[in-house]
Amino acid sequence: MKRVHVAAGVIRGADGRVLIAKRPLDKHQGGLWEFPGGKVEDGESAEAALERELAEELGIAVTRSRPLIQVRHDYPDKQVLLDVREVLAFTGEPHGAEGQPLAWVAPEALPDYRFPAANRPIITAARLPDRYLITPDEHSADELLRGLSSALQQGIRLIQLRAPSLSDRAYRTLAADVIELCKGRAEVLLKGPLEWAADFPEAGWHLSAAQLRQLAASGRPIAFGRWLAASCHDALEMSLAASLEVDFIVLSPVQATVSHPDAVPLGWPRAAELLAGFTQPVYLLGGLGMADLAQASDSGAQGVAAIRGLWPGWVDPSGATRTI
Ligand SMILES: Nc1nc2c([nH]c(=O)n2[C@H]2C[C@H](O)[C@@H](COP(=O)(O)OP(=O)(O)OP(=O)(O)O)O2)c(=O)[nH]1
Ligand SMILES: [Mg+2]
Repeated sequence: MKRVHVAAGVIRGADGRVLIAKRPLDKHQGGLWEFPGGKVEDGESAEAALERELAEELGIAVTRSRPLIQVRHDYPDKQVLLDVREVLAFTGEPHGAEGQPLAWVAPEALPDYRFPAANRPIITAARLPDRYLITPDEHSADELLRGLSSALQQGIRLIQLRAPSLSDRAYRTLAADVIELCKGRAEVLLKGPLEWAADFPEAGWHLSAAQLRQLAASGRPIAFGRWLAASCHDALEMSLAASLEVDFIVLSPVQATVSHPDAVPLGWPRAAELLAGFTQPVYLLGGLGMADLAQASDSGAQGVAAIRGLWPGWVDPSGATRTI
């Protein structure tokens, strides 16, 4: 069976809501909601196909889009490669040009709609931002909370609280303060034994590669019900993350980094190669910052994860002050 190449768009309105459409009953996966799009024609790029399909199906002209995620999925009757782009700007007023119902949906409400099975990672990608801030470990609790406040003001919406130098007790106290600060403004993922998760019902969890290996030994997906992420460094760890069905991963190190001077960098080409075979969203980490967002996206990643590179007030070694 030949894999059908499909271009689909996560179309964001000015208020952040996402446009979805209902597939006609008589089509493949009929009656389910979809991200608008359609088949890529021979010799056509995914970008051009998306522009053509969205003009046909919705009557809009896409003016700015970026690659978001690629998903290969095997249905019993059809194999698809969904080439999904995030549509950041368009002209025209979307309407169901083929009579299909449309809905503008807040990203966090997307899981309430019935989509084809291939869409799970796309929905996760649509809900996640392009930046994942990992907290620096060298600050006092007060400094850390002040820095996080600035980060929130600058639009950071996803945060991993990493503080390996703290005692368990100090980490847990700090975690409660960080969760309080970020309430309604950003998602917080904690690190540490998964048993702690019960004490922090509002937090997601970020598994270390060592935890990933331990949990994968049980051989079944973890049903967590909140964000579950994992750190990966190679193809094996990525396959463990896939088998546990974590929501997203962080792949590192892409470049040499101050925090892990001994680690051998993957480099961009190898990172892109690892991403190509992986279905869930991936943040790239290791010596990266805001300036690397476009390359991360072009390499197939959700975006960039960083400690220094996303911390407010950090100055790029090249001399350029970072702006969000
Ligand atoms: N557009 C779109 N297709 C999806 C999604 N999820 C998913 O599994 N698919 C599958 C269903 C179909 O098998 C295929 C898309 O084909 P399509 O029927 O939209 O193609 P098309 O617009 O070119 O329409 P046509 O050739 O049937 O006229 O991809 C999604 O979110 N959006
Ligand atoms: Mg279509």
